[in-house]
Amino acid sequence: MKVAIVGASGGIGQPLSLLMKLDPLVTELSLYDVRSAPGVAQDLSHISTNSVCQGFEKEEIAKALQGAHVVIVPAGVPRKPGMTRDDLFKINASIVKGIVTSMGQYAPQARLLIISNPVNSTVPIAVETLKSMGKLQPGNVMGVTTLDCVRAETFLAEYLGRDKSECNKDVSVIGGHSGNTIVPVLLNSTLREKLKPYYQEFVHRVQFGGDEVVKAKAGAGSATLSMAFAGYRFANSILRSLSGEKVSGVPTFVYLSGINGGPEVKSKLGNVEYFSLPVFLSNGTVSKVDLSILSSLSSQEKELVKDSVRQLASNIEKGKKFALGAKL
Ligand SMILES: NC(=O)c1ccc[n+]([C@@H]2O[C@H](COP(=O)([O-])OP(=O)(O)OC[C@H]3O[C@@H](n4cnc5c(N)ncnc54)[C@H](O)[C@@H]3O)[C@@H](O)[C@H]2O)c1
Ligand SMILES: O=C(O)C[C@H](O)C(=O)O
Repeated sequence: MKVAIVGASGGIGQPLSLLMKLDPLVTELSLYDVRSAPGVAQDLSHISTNSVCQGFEKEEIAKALQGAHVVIVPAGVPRKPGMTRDDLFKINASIVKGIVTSMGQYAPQARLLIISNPVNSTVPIAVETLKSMGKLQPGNVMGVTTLDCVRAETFLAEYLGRDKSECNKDVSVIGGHSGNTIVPVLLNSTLREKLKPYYQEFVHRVQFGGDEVVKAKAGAGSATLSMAFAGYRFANSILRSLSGEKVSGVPTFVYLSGINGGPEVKSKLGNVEYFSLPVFLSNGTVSKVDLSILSSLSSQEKELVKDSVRQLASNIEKGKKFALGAKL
């Protein structure tokens, strides 16, 4: 399978490209960036895994994207201390719109995995851009929220002294990808009791884990290595699904109304158009959103969901308006 990474020379792009080069499901790895991608690709091409790796830059995006099954987008600027993800909108909205327009032209069939922030707005930008080109397949557009899951698993394991590799069965994360829009959900009621003394702290760390990294990097960017791990984990789910495996339970930020919106979503989440929920994948595409997680929320989690839905509405609207031509 051909995987293209757009923004491949960056802090996330390089380690993510390395992990994709190691994945036996990838036969062709295509790296694009406005700068330096041919060098990164040359370096990776000496690794003795069977995939072919090529790099493209500047005006070569068509060659990079053509025939891609999966396009992963970590292009754009990262935060500095004191900034919110929404502060990145001014620069990243145009970058994402440009890349998605190229994708609509050269790889409209590809699964699009968006890492660029603010995810709560960049995914609506991608959906509206493809819609306006007549190229939208709603299940193909996915915002990557896996880092929130990875953090929730890590922090939960640390609070409870459990095995980190087992914690993906204990916790999931739904909602959006910024501050209070991020909602960790415990999947096992006995864990709720055990976590009680640390619950507020746990929720805060999951919601603001990105800020911990931005602060520690002190102006040198945001999470890159943990994001590359998370991006790889999510992309690998898509590749496994594309190769015929049944994959489900993987959360991603999607265009609900385009997939299985309708009365059940409305009764549980109101009118919110986008939300991260565990999904069912079929042939690498979101075939259905799994709403069952919303039926067993604790009262605290229900409150967190209400807050998330409230805040997401303006992030989504901002992305939609921009895609439809509003000035920045
Ligand atoms: N979804 C998440 O969980 C998550 C996690 C971490 C970071 N991020 C976001 O990912 C983005 C990238 O972060 P980073 O640390 O890798 O930044 P970075 O600055 O290190 O890398 C970004 C790369 O994008 C490239 N780029 C810029 N415009 C481009 C374009 N039009 N086409 C192709 N490439 C382009 C740059 O040249 C650079 O190499 C940021 O917006 C950041 O906020 C998201
Ligand atoms: O915090 C950021 O700006 C980057 C990313 O969204 C994260 O969660 O680490």
